[in-house]
Amino acid sequence: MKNVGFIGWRGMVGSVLMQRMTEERDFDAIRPVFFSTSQSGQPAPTYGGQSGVLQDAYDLDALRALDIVITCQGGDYTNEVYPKLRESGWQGYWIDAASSLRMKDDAIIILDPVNHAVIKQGLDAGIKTFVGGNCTVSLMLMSLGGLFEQNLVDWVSVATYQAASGGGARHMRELLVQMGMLHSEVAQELQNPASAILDIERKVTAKARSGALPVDNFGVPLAGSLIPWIDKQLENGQSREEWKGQAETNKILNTRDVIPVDGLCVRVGALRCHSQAFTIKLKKDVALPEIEQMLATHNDWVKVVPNDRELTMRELTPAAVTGTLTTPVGRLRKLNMGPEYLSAFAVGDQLLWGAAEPLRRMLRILL
Ligand SMILES: NC(=O)C1=CN([C@@H]2O[C@H](COP(=O)(O)OP(=O)(O)OC[C@H]3O[C@@H](n4cnc5c(N)ncnc54)[C@H](OP(=O)(O)O)[C@@H]3O)[C@@H](O)[C@H]2O)C=CC1
Ligand SMILES: N[C@@H](CC(=O)OP(=O)(O)O)C(=O)O
Repeated sequence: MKNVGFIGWRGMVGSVLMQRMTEERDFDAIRPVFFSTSQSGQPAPTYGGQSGVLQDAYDLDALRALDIVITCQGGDYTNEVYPKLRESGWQGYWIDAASSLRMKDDAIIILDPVNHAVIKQGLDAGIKTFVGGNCTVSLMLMSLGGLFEQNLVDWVSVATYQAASGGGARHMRELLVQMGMLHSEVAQELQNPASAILDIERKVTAKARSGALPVDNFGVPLAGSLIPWIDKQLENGQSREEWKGQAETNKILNTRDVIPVDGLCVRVGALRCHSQAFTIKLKKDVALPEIEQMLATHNDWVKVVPNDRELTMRELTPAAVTGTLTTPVGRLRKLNMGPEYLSAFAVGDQLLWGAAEPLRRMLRILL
């Protein structure tokens, strides 16, 4: 059995990974070793029936004893430890949720339902570093994979509606506290059906602008609002999240000619599901039923939601999809711009396919 080290297992992404590995009985197939950057020496978790204490995540000797490292600890940890570990001659497999190593030539971005062949080729070529993709990119490819597989995509324009969880656990808490404070401000008036809605709205808006809401993580109120910027600002006017769209999509698919992907990434008050609205320019006019068929048969998790009001409202929302591995795509129709222009709307849990699931599946590939 392989010795597999887990770093970041108690964080938000790590907890989802632990939950999925337990459900799939992945621990039965490995010898897990748990690490921490802050709690070494304390009792380790009992996943896989292990006992013992947490190892120090900065202890290179302990890491060098592993066949495989899986880290959900974040980019700072990767930047500090990975180069030293490799320089020390360690030849094990490194599986990472952070973005730091994604675009390195000797790393592969993992999303095996979409790029199993690329992963396989990489393994055969001796690649030892495998990195989970950006959540919006992975979720787009899980939903639209059928079109890319058939080489039908000329370009994609996207507008995202990204959940608070993408920022991390503290962002989710901040959003919920903001929501609660706004509600408390008008709770009395809401009890009274006769109170004027515009008075209620004015009080809520005044509260949001008062500076009283906690904004340490988002910088501005998100509850009752949105933020049309995610991640750093780049010289060309894109946000870094927007830049990842094209860069990572093409790396995942290992395209010969770059498929342009660009758009606007927006933070909204959803908890852990990212949604995306796409305008897709197809390389040729393909009938809608054929498109639906290609999408639906691409992988076991995508689900085509017919372009019907009731079904869309029931099945194509963050509230419906959260906590599931399904990556539904709907609102499929040809746009007024012409028969080669397709609209689509996709929703996916950004902690599952957007973060943890590709990592545990990569581990399975290595076992
Ligand atoms: N959030 C997301 O949507 C995505 C995140 N990622 C990547 O994963 C990394 C980790 O993200 P995320 O899981 O959200 O980060 P968290 O902040 O939830 O966890 C990161 C680490 O913080 C430490 N920690 C300190 N206090 C606590 C506490 N009270 N509860 C749990 N952990 C605590 C733990 O490390 P220790 O035990 O060593 O103290 C933990 O592993 C990100 O930096 C990013 O690189 C990738 C894709 C999506
Ligand atoms: N940036 C994403 C989360 C994510 O997956 O980021 P990264 O590409 O650093 O893994 C968000 O905020 O919604």
